[in-house]
Amino acid sequence: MNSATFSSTFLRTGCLRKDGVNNLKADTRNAGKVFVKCYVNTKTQKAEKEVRLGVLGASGYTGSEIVRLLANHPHFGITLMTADRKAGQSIGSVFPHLVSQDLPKMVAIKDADFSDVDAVFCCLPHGTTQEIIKGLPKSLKIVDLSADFRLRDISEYEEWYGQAHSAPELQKEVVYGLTEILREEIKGARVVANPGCYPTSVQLPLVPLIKANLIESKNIIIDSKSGVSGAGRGAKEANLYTEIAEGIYSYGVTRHRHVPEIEQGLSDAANSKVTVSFTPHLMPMSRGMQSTIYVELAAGVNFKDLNQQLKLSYEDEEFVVVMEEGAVPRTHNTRGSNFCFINVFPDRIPGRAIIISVIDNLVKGASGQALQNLNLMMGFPENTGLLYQPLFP
Ligand SMILES: NC(=O)C1=CN([C@@H]2O[C@H](COP(=O)(O)OP(=O)(O)OC[C@H]3O[C@@H](n4cnc5c(N)ncnc54)[C@H](OP(=O)(O)O)[C@@H]3O)[C@@H](O)[C@H]2O)C=CC1
Ligand SMILES: CC(=O)N[C@@H](CCC(=O)OP(=O)(O)O)C(=O)O
Repeated sequence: MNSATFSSTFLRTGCLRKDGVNNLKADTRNAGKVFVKCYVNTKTQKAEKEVRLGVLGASGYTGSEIVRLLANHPHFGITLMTADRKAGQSIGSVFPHLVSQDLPKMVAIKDADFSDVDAVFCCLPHGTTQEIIKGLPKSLKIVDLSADFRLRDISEYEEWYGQAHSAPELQKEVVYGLTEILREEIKGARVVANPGCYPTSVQLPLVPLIKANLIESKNIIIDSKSGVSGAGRGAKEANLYTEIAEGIYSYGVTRHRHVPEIEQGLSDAANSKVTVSFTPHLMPMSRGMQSTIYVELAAGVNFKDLNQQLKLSYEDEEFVVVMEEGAVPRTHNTRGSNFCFINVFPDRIPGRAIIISVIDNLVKGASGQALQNLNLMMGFPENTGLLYQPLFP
């Protein structure tokens, strides 16, 4: 067997320091932890690895992004993949860029055998997901990328998603997966609801500022922009090249279903009800997301206090980069990576500030954060398999 032996303690290679310089220093959060040795077959990511994974919805954008990221994961191997219309096909026939991976064929969920699976990434449309997850064996750890379990209040789910929730009991045991904010809770969770892409880009900058009482929790205005992959791979008229190219458009104006998710996270941070104005826009790019957030400073606070607080909150975080004064975050900074870049600017209007936050919607906004969470749930360093540098140009 073409195998190599690794000790995961030594797998941390080339993380991005806050000043943008590569470094090889050990992950201090995991210092002293002893990891078992594992065997990695360089030709396949199947059974030789310690944790056997199912990817439900592998024929979609977030599912295939998980498969791409897992190619470099030393502990996780895929033993099950599902598809709906594309059931019966190989990953390489659906996604030729993944053809070099030796993986099982995708099967329909009704034919899926979970006996060879320890954990599942659920990359299915919301609505469908709750029906499927509630029937899965209780022994499985689950990271759900859909919106089905993100809202704690079932009536809010019904209001915004237009259907009754069919697994309210399971919802009670779910932990919301905003990794940097809820790390300790995620470590002990069996089921994690991975955040939406817009809510990730908004909560990462705002939660520490609200917790530190540096901004008014009223009067928050969020203008967000997304690449088209955010809408999934399914064919839709609105996402045709002719509809998207050479223009931008706002959608979900006044009523996008990420509003309650954003407000839930910000209200938790404030310990009181926070409401926001939020408008998303679709941009003619395949991936990437920017949120430009307009806030009112609390009395006596300067925009530099915001920058300092964010630097303090994220100084030990690998994937959140608070930029130096004046540097403007761009979606190009994060493409293909798990990073979130943030910066704060003084508004021309006294007492106000502008915050810019960028992520790759498919990585930190979906599959990368999902992998970060499963790493924690399985007891591995959370950056395992995620040390991809952003792709530029
Ligand atoms: N795209 C993004 O940036 C983000 C997406 N999400 C969420 O992640 C989830 C997946 O999104 P994404 O990958 O973009 O979506 P896609 O539309 O690209 O993929 C959906 C996947 O689910 C399968 N599927 C569809 N309907 C059914 C069904 N009834 N039963 C079983 N399988 C089904 C599809 O199979 P097939 O193709 O074979 O029909 C496909 O594999 C969604 O809930 C989405 O909201 C969250 C954050 C960001
Ligand atoms: C561009 C685009 O259409 N984006 C999606 C959000 C993607 C995401 O995070 O969605 P979930 O909450 O469904 O998981 C939307 O606005 O519905």
